Amino acid sequence: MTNFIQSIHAPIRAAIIDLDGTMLDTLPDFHVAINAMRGQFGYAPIAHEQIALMIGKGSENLIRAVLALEHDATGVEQRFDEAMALYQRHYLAINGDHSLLYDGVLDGLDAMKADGLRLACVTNKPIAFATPLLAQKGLAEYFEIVYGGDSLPRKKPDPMPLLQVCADFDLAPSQVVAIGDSSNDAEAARRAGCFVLTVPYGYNHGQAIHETDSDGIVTSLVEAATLIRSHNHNTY
Ligand SMILES: O=C(O)COP(=O)(O)O
Ligand SMILES: [Mg+2]
Repeated sequence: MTNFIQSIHAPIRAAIIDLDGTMLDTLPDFHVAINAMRGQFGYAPIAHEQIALMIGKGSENLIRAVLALEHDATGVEQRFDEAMALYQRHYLAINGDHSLLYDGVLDGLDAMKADGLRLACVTNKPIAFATPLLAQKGLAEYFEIVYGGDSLPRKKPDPMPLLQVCADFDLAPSQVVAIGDSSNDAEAARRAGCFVLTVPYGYNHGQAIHETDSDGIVTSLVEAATLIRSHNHNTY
């Protein structure tokens, strides 16, 4: 964290912010939709804690992980299309109903905006889920760009969506910070050459966030905004 503040790099001009586990606690929505899908297959419901371990690498990965609780690899592939279609229908029917903003999200975004940062949201959530969810939660207006997990050929932890945002904003990756809750976000940022800050309250595949390589752990987006401001005061 000290390095981040004292870095002599160029100022940060933009932040790329993750959605699930960083701005919104969407686990309850995943829980309802996954268990509705499982019910239609005649499988017993699974717990929040189990689903939390499977979130972060997009819907395809989630559905395969859920099916793998009952099936081998061949069985998973046989049921994948039907399970995905059911899951998407159930998720869209309740999208956002059970999800809550984390503390400090709106204040943090306001502070970043006030400091002149350009903002993008990069999520592995399908864009058809992400767009209405951001609107419903009053987040859409903050972001000039939103990329979902299916917006580009590759998703996080591939650096492609982050590099695309840098290109869209005409900024070097070293002028951009990614903020996320998982090793997925950190790896994408590292590979892109962006700074990365992590939050400890989301879903990190069951791993402590301290085990993830980042430029700092922030307890909220307000703290992220403060840290970015400090970094920019120490750069030239
Ligand atoms: O849908 C997911 O798998 C997680 O999405 P995220 O990239 O917003 O954390
Ligand atoms: Mg996330």
